[in-house]
Amino acid sequence: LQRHLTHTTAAPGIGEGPASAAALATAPSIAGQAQVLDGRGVAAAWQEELAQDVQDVCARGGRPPGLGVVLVGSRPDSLLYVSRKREACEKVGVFVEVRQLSASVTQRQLEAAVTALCADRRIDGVLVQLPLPSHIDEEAIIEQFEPQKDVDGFHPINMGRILMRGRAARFIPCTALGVIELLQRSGVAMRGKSVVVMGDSNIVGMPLAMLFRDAGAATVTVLHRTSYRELFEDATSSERADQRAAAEACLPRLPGHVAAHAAGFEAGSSSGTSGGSSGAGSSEAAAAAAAAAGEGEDGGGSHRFQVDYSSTLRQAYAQGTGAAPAEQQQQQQPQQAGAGGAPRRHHAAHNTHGHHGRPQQARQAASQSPGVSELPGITRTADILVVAVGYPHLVRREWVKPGAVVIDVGINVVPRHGSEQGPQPGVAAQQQQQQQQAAAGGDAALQRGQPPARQRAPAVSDYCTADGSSRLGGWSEDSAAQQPWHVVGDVDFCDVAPVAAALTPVPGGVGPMTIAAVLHNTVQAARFNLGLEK
Ligand SMILES: Nc1nc2c(c(=O)[nH]1)N[C@@H](CN(C=O)c1ccc(C(=O)N[C@@H](CCC(=O)O)C(=O)O)cc1)CN2
Repeated sequence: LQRHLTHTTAAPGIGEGPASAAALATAPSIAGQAQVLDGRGVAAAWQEELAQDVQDVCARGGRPPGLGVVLVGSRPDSLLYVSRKREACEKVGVFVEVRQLSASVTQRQLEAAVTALCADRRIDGVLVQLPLPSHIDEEAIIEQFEPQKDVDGFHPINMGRILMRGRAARFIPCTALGVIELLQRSGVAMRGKSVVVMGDSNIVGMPLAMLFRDAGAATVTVLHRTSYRELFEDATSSERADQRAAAEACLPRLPGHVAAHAAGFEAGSSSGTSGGSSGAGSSEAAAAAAAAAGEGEDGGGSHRFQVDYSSTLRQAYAQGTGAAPAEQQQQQQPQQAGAGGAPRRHHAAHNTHGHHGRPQQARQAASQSPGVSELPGITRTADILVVAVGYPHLVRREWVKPGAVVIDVGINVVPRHGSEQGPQPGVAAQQQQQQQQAAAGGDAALQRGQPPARQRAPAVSDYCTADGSSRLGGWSEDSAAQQPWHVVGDVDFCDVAPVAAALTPVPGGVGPMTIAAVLHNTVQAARFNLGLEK
């Protein structure tokens, strides 16, 4: 792990005495409120260092590091992430080649594309953007990679090295590496801590568990997906049909160029077989809509455009109006006082995820389910809690030990308060594109209402009002706040902030770190390939 961590100074840990001096100098804090772990800012600093590393590789190896990306289909989320990877590469001077293939690509065609990129002498690392359509055998694709080019670190050889204490992993999966790097750079001590990781995925939960072990955590608890499966289980098939219909109804409102534009693809510009752009109503756009409903060619797995949270919880959200009875909250969380020492009232009227009121009923519904009701008892043992479940605003303050550090890996697209419209993943992607442009300083109008970008680290008050509601159009949302949909994490940031020592926002937390980690792994791959290992 040390080999991969680029920031290993032993700063005083957050949650154990004085917080990191650097962090305190840059992050204005409200008494009793958490430090915001600013993934965007930290990733930007990391990328600057990586740009230096790229220069070094160029100077010593005679060519820049190269990344090959295979993108299958036109899922708006995948288009967006590939676009971010491409832009990050271009920014730091990494050569990047993106091959976009049709959603109907065969296994053999996809394998051929991976093989071709692996054989390209300009390319040191290759990745296939996930998820893949359900007709593709994802495992076979991953296993077909040359391990030394597997910059995602998903190949069993690379995964196995992470598992085995003392073996140096060649590549660490990017989200997991991004999380650890964010903690390190923010001065969060891991040694001796109790860590709970919600989510057992190959790409996040399991590698992270091993990385926390390597970082000296005293205990690492991984919550298996079956412990929260019920959250995703009770949508009836007719509800799924409704979701699908709602998603399909969005198609005419999805400008055909949006998804392609989001990734910077022009029709015919990519070297893949589909030519990149897909029009509204095309099979790929339909697939994206089906995916939004949790069905179709991308399979029924949970992902960010899937609006399939359980009917119980959705009903509760929809009806929810009440604050939790104070005595019940006190019983549930006797020591979890709000900022002023009094039990904090749950905000009833306003929240960012588009449901009226907030979810006392939702919590009750979840609590009635055996399994989920037991989770807060486990998550409250964590000094560091990582949530990678894919369920919007699941984790609230009663799940969090006071003074804990909370890392939110979830990315969920949910309706805004009052929005009647169905899911519009293209709009979400477009919104992110606008945010990127604004962050890059490209459009002054888009920056209106934002605090001066990057002049100071974000604080909780940038995201939440004094009464604990989310700020629409706040730090992370900028001018796209008018969109009927927005991105939230698995953690209810404003509810948790008063009890946590530090936490990540969504967007702007782990996501940007994932992108920086791709660059890190690509530079590493170039060093290996060119014999420049440090
Ligand atoms: N081959 C891979 N596929 C996928 C990976 C991966 O590591 N390798 N991870 C995710 C997607 N992903 C990178 O690929 C990724 C996800 C999210 C973000 C991000 O910056 N998110 C934003 C907010 C969300 C948004 O803008 O829509 C943020 O958190 O600020 C970057 C990369 C699955 N597939």
